[in-house]
Amino acid sequence: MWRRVASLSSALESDLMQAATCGAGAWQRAFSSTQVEVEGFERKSHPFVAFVLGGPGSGKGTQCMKIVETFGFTHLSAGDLLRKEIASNSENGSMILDTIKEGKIVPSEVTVRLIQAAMEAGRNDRFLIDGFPRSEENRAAYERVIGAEPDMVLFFDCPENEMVKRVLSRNEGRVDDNMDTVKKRLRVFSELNLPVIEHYSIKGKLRKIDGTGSADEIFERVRSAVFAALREREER
Ligand SMILES: Nc1ncnc2c1ncn2[C@@H]1O[C@H](COP(=O)(O)OP(=O)(O)O)[C@@H](O)[C@H]1O
Ligand SMILES: O=c1ccn([C@@H]2O[C@H](COP(=O)(O)OP(=O)(O)O)[C@@H](O)[C@H]2O)c(=O)[nH]1
Ligand SMILES: [Mg+2]
Repeated sequence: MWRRVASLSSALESDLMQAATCGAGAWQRAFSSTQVEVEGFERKSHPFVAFVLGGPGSGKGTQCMKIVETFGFTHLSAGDLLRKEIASNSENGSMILDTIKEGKIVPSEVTVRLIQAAMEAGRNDRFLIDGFPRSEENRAAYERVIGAEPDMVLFFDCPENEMVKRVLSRNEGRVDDNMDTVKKRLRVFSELNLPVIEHYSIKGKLRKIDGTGSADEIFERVRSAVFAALREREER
C-alpha cells in the first residue's frame, strides 16, 4: 500500500471517488495516475487487509466478488483454501473435511498458514480475507504469524432465517450446506465468531453492513465503507 506524503488535490480525490463507482479498471487507472502525479509515495510493509465476516449465507463471497471488480483486491476465501486442501488429498485433508462437515473451526495453524501462503503468492497490496477469523484463537494466531492487524473488518449482519434460506438454496454441492450442519454453523457463529466482531468493534475497525436486500443494494453500502477505509489508510 502507498503511504501518502503529499495531499491529493480535490480534483484527484473526486477522480478516485468517481473511479470507485465505475469499476476496477477506472479505479486502477485513476489510482496509478495518482501515484505518478503525486510524488514521494513510499511502499508500506504490510498490504491493506480487510477481514470479511458474517454468518453462513450472509453474503460474504458475493460481496467479495464485487469488491474485487471495483477496487482490485485479491479475494482469499479461507473456506475455499480449506476445500482446495481437501481436494489435494494432503495429510490435513480428511481432518479438514470432518471439521467442515461438523460446522466446526479448523485448527488455526492450518488455516493461517494457507492464508499466509496465498498472500505471499498473491502479489497484490490489498487482500480480502473472507470467512476468517472465526474465533479469538484464529484472530490471535493470525496476528502472531502475520505480525499485523487488519485495516478494516466488514461484518454482514443478516437475520438467521435469511441466512438459512440462502445456504439451503446455494447449489454448490457443499457437504455443509444442509439443515443439520447449518444449525451447527450458526451456533459456532454466535458463540465464537461474534466475540471476534466485538473485538474489532471496540478497536474501531468494524464496518457493520446490513446484509439484507439485493446484492447490488448491499454493495452500495460496502462501496462507501471500503473507499473510506482505503483513503484513511493512504492518509495515515
Ligand atoms: N443479497 C442477497 N439476496 C439473496 N441471495 C443472496 C444475496 N447475496 C448472496 N446471495 C446468495 O446466497 C448464497 C450465499 O451467498 P454467499 O455470498 O456464498 O454467502 P457466504 O459466503 O457469506 O456464505 C449464494 O447462493 C448467493 O448467490
Ligand atoms: O477460517 C476458516 C474458514 C472456514 N472454516 C470452515 O469452513 C466452513 C465453510 O466456510 P465458508 O466461509 O466457506 O462458509 P460460508 O460462510 O461461505 O458458508 C466453515 O463452516 C468452517 O467449518 C474454518 O474452519 N476456518
Ligand atoms: Mg462464503
